[in-house]
Amino acid sequence: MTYRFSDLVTACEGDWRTYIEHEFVRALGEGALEEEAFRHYLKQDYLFLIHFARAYALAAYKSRTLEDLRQAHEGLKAIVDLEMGLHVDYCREWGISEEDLAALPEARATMAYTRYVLDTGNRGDLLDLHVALAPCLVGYGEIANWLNGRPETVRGKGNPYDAWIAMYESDEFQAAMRAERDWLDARLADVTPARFAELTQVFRDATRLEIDFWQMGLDRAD
Ligand SMILES: Cc1ncc(CO)c(N)n1
Repeated sequence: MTYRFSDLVTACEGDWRTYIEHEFVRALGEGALEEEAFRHYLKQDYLFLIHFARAYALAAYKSRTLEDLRQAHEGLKAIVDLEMGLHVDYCREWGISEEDLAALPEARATMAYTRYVLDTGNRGDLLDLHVALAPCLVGYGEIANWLNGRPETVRGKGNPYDAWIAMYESDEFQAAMRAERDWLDARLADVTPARFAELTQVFRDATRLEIDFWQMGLDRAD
């Protein structure tokens, strides 16, 4: 038996679909999401991205080979150069200044998810860490594609969140997503069933924390 990334998704199908097709995502795609919910999400995502960049740096630190180091670097670049740059501009358009961002209190859902990933990476090995990171990079790429395949999704000027979808459907982000999936496919191919069960638990927990992150936005929870 050899495993692939898609086996993790199949093993967690219910949680994965709840994450990808969350009410927050649907409303965003339809342009119907409440602006305050989006603003809350956007601010917390800034804090999230800072910790996720640290997690990719941890992946770099834990790498034994140049190939693994390159993959960690790809993830770090996708966050720091691509997402973060756009994020700060995007926040400004939504009336959130860099001073606001610097002074933000961290919501519990943000703390829970980011610290879970960092702890999983510290406790485990490089594969544990990449599996904990996968719902983020792979999930958001899939969300953009799912939204684009949905007739209810509104694109262009009719949707105030169009730029958000554009970010995650972009060639750069989609390429980073595919590289992460390929890396995981290669590493999962020779794990034992017992190890796969451990990794499934990590993937499921990270996916559940992504669900909570959307819900935190909808509820404006702190
Ligand atoms: C919560 C969350 N998950 C995934 C991504 C994609 O990097 C993001 N920006 N925020």
